[in-house]
Amino acid sequence: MSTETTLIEPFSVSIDFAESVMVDPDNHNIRRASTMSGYYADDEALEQLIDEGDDPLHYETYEKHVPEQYGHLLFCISKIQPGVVGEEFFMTKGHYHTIAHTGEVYLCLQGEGLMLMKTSVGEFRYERMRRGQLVYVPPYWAHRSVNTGREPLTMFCVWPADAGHNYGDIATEGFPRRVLLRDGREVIQ
Ligand SMILES: O=P(O)(O)OC[C@H]1O[C@H](O)[C@H](O)[C@@H](O)[C@@H]1O
Ligand SMILES: [Fe+2]
Repeated sequence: MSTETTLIEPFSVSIDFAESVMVDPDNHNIRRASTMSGYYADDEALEQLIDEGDDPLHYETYEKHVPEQYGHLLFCISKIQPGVVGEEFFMTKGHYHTIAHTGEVYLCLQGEGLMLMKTSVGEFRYERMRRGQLVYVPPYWAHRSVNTGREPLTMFCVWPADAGHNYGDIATEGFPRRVLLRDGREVIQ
């Protein structure tokens, strides 16, 4: 592991709380429904959403560039659209960090949802997110956010800049539990 940490100039960023967006990001990453192939239980429902909805926006992130090195911090605004695929609420793919012993902080700015967390040996936990709630994701826990509300779920996230993303077993095994809308109610199954 390199421990070189580049000296850069301080800077500041505006966040528009009304719109829950970063005003002048370096990266605006968009994930459309088609990038979620294989992540939901109901593949057919996802295909239908892609075809009928013209591959709609699923979630997006706004980031500033900082060196991806030990000592620096990456941060972003992450915004997940409301909706369901079949009966499963819209969610992120979820990831471990490549450097597994790194954590992350998520502060919910808007909407409501759940942060699902699991370890590589199958432990599972979740925390609720609503405006003003901060979730601490400790090192070693994979994390996936789920929008269980009717408006976008928006979060501000901070994590070590050298941590990296590891989708590992999530692409094949998913998380131990899924979050569903059944008879108008949230079910964690
Ligand atoms: O990469 P995913 O698991 O799909 O999650 C999407 C994004 O969610 C959050 O905003 C994290 O801070 C990002 O690091 C991550 O890329
Ligand atoms: Fe992360």
